[in-house]
Amino acid sequence: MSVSVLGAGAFGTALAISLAGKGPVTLWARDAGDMAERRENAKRLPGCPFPETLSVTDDLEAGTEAEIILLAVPMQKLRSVLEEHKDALHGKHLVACCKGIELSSGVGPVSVITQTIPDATAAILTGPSFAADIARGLPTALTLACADAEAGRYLQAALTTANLRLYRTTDTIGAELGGALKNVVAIASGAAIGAGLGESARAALMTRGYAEMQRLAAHLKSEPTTLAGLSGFGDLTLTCTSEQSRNYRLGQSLGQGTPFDPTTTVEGAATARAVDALARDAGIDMPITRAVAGLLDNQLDVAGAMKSLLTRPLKEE
Ligand SMILES: NC(=O)C1=CN([C@@H]2O[C@H](COP(=O)(O)OP(=O)(O)OC[C@H]3O[C@@H](n4cnc5c(N)ncnc54)[C@H](O)[C@@H]3O)[C@@H](O)[C@H]2O)C=CC1
Ligand SMILES: O=C(CO)COP(=O)(O)O
Repeated sequence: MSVSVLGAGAFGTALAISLAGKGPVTLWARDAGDMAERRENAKRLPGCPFPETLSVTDDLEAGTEAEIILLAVPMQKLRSVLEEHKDALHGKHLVACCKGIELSSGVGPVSVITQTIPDATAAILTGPSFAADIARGLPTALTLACADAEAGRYLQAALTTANLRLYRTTDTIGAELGGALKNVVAIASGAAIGAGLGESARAALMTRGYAEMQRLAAHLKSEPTTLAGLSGFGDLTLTCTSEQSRNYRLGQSLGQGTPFDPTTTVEGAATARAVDALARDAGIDMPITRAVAGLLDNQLDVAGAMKSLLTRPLKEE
């Protein structure tokens, strides 16, 4: 079994470092030169040296020779990357490592893979993990979701490392939704803390955010247990409570009214807009997602967003 990682951001680099502990791994990057020379991704993951078994390349042929290819590019770039490199990716095991819902289509990464490369085996690796933790070999547990149960077992064994323990499921929709939606709730949580609304408000947002996640997951017929696992509840907990999260930090800066670097990868921003549109179309009540989309589009400030949530008709839990 051979593995390569396509996309050398923080997460792709961290996964490549972790997997290189088991055997040779190729990391494909558009700008491999500096990393190959320094043996470190100084821009995205500084302080994490590459093991000898990790090779970095910008040669697409070398980067796509492997049987298993991890796709670690941002969600909104996934379709164009797959379209561009379609010929090299046919028939492979393609594992999405991104979190989000595509703005243009309203679907998640596994569907984007199956739509663009139908003869590939599509899977997703998702759950609570910061790239730096994985790269440093700290203990981490993630969900590997693949609709093909046999392929899922194969990928689970291939991608588990000494410190990275994978659980598997065939519920790709549930796994995609957990990873995508928790980022939206993390923006809301960061905004509440940033605006000084307190930790009780954050707990309320996390819990009611989770209720929204469950409603959409039920509508899309995913298994309720998936959302209760690492890819849903697990990642929601991590992302809503840590300043290591970029989604949480974007929320904080919205709450504080301070600037935020627009070049940062913050998956929850596009996902909030995509899911708000999806929920409106499907008639699903997702008020926190709507409030986050309103905040991001400057239609609401944090006080207005909170008011929109608190003044809704009282209901059963
Ligand atoms: N950083 C983290 O701790 C974690 C990130 N993720 C997910 O991983 C995904 C990627 O995030 P990060 O690696 O953190 O982002 P990042 O901002 O560190 O890196 C994104 C990378 O994608 C590359 N890229 C963008 N467009 C490309 C294209 N057309 N062709 C080739 N490469 C392209 C960029 O050059 C950059 O290296 C996101 O969906 C994120 O939610 C998941 C778990 C943890
Ligand atoms: O997905 C993550 C943790 O599981 C990383 O979170 P951010 O993308 O918000 O940094």
